[in-house]
Amino acid sequence: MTKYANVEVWIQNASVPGEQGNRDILIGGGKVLAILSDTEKPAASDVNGAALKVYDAQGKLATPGLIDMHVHLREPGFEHKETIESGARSAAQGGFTTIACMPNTKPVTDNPETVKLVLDKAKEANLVNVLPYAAITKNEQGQELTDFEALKAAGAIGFTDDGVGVQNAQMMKDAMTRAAAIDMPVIAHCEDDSLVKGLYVSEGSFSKKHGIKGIPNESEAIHVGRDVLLAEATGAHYHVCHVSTEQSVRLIRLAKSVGVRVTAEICPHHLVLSDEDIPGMDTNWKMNPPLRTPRDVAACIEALEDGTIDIIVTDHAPHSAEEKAKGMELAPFGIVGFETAFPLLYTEFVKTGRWSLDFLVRRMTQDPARVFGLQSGKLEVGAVADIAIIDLELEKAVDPETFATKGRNTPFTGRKLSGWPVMTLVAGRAVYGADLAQPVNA
Ligand SMILES: NC(=O)N[C@@H](CC(=O)O)C(=O)O
Ligand SMILES: [Zn+2]
Ligand SMILES: [Zn+2]
Repeated sequence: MTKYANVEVWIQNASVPGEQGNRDILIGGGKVLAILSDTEKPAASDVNGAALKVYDAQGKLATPGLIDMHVHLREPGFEHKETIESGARSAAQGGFTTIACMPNTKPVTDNPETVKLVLDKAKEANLVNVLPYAAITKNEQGQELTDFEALKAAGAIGFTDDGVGVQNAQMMKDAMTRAAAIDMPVIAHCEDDSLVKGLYVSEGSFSKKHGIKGIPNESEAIHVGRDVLLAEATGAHYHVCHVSTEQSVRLIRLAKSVGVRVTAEICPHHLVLSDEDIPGMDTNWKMNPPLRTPRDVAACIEALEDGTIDIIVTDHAPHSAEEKAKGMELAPFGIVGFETAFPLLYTEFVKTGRWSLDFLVRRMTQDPARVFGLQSGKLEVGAVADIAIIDLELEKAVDPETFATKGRNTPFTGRKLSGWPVMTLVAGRAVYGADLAQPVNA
């Protein structure tokens, strides 16, 4: 029997997506040292380590740590909504090990100092990997490009004005040209301001029923159409934020078919909910983009399945209870997402038999890593031990009071879901569910 030395964590009897039987996972020095099948299972005396901890997963799922490339951590400036520490804790509780945070903070992350501040706070929190985006334009005002080179040097991983669309086509073209020159992606919140002024739900049965004007689908798709043409012209890697309409899907599919460097993301809520589910004037159902029609939802699901949409992101967007209490018209857009994302999609798409578990996991790990050129997203020998352990059998109702995020703004309260993360490891260290791993008294 092989001897394993310097092991720090021994996860026993975990199932892994796409494989039969259980595996033991040995972790040391922050990396995966071995993944052993039932027939290769080591004896206790074969595994050594000064601080060895053991966790018997009893058949629970071990996946590569989930990756979320679109989140709002609110720091600096809006610490009452979330801090980098509370957001990172919430991410860990949701099974995420790497998250990419949006620059719509105060100040906006449009300068190297703020990029550095985000990285420093993330290091201090010492929970999950935090990758900062920087703004495309100064203060996200769409008027003047930021210093892309300096922002990249400071550690930004891409450029986006998320929260608002870049309204001017020449500005977007200049941004893509400059981003392409330094091999950085442009990530776009697609929204034409002239079509959405003051509106807060989509054009559909809800808006009709309540006699209000709704946000039309083309407000999103017009930007997608414009931007795929600009990506073709500039050669930039263009990534579409939170796709929500049939029309956007059609344009992305066409652009991909002719070789444009475009990738796209979708949020769990746009896969699971439509405007017909909105119970009434409840601001926990107000988010941007708004919930669209069932026809859009169906088109988006198909697009994720056929690869037109590459990845799943949460767009975790915490707001305070006071802000969300301002009523449908005045409350800010956004819902929290870290802690419900996996259970929601597992329950709605895997348990129902529509997707394989492997497919869901890929769209939340390997695919985001591929799209953004990250090293993580794989569970294999030699890889960094970013791992989520998920209890697929555990069923419970969503209770915002159990959330680690400061946000309570979710439309999923009370919904019965299965597939809850129970332990999350970042570079082999448990950042959630640490108490489950027991020290071995040699
Ligand atoms: N998605 C939202 O509804 N809100 C986001 C902004 C955004 O992602 O566009 C926020 O910052 O609150
Ligand atoms: Zn956005
Ligand atoms: Zn966002």
